Amino acid sequence: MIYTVTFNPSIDYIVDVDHFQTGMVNRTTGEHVLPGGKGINVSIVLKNMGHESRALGFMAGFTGREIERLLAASQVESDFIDVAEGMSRINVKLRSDQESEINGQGPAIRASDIAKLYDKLDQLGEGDFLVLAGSIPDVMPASSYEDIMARLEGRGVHIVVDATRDLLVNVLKYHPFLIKPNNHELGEIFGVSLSTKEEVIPYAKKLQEMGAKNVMISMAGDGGLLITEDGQTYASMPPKGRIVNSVGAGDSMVAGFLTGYIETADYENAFYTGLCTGSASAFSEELAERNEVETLLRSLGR
Ligand SMILES: Nc1ncnc2c1ncn2[C@@H]1O[C@H](COP(=O)(O)OP(=O)(O)OP(=O)(O)O)[C@@H](O)[C@H]1O
Ligand SMILES: O=P(O)(O)OC[C@@]1(O)O[C@H](CO)[C@@H](O)[C@@H]1O
Repeated sequence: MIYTVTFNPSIDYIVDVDHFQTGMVNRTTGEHVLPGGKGINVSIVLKNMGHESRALGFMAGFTGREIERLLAASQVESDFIDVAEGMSRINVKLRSDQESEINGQGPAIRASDIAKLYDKLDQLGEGDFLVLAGSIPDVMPASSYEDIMARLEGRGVHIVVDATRDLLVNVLKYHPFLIKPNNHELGEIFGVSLSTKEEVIPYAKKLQEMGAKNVMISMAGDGGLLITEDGQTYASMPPKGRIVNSVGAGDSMVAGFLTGYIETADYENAFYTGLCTGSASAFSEELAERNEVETLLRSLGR
């Protein structure tokens, strides 16, 4: 079974504003409400690709209930812990001349809520996949990803981590199955700026030397690359298309990778499926659908 953890799920409120101006009343020309949070996006795309998963994490209030409702409507299984105070956040994604995002803080999470999540994670075992994705809210220990990985060590769970800076570096000693920073996040870790694949590869290899089994780096419109545990490097530009909504492209890439890996146990296939799933999401209003991914794979001769 595949499990995803989203500590801080969201309602993503995506608004289009023509020529947004600060300090003025702006009116939207389009609005979309979607369930969000990185692990949740992975679960939705897995479903679209034909794979069941269970979305875990914390929710609260009317927004939390709406997230659960939206997931159920998409037939995505969820098992969130309902925390007593506050409300799940609403993240505003503003599409105008530039794309801007305002991500909320989320509800208070108590130690007893975290203990309930650990009880659920204790059920995982050999052959399960666990995706830990997104920021850790301030109300939780910054070591939460590390703590989960330490607890599950030696149980044969394939753990995928999509996180930034110290959160990512600190889990490497537990040998995650896959990590997926983008090239900017990779550069931040080492205090350098990385734009080309030639620049990225040596730093991606450093993360592997530090413990990650497989390292996939996303590079938005420049595609991405994968360094595998068996010493292969795959790199590609993305398929061609028109950008519509890039929110969740990275999460989709993770879901696409897992789909390819689970279906074929072949890293090259997993990489290209991940790449095209990221692009399929970026090229559509909502997250990628399988037929869109397959069309893009064919356009790359795959
Ligand atoms: N402009 C684009 N054109 C084509 N494909 C894209 C574009 N932007 C994203 N993608 C696809 O999606 C993948 C992931 O994108 P990106 O590198 O932006 O991830 P990310 O930074 O984790 O994104 P996010 O945090 O928004 O989910 C890319 O590797 C690429 O395959
Ligand atoms: O605040 P975080 O947890 O870092 O990111 C949350 C978020 O921006 O990530 C997803 C896209 O990847 C969105 O659905 C969601 O709003």
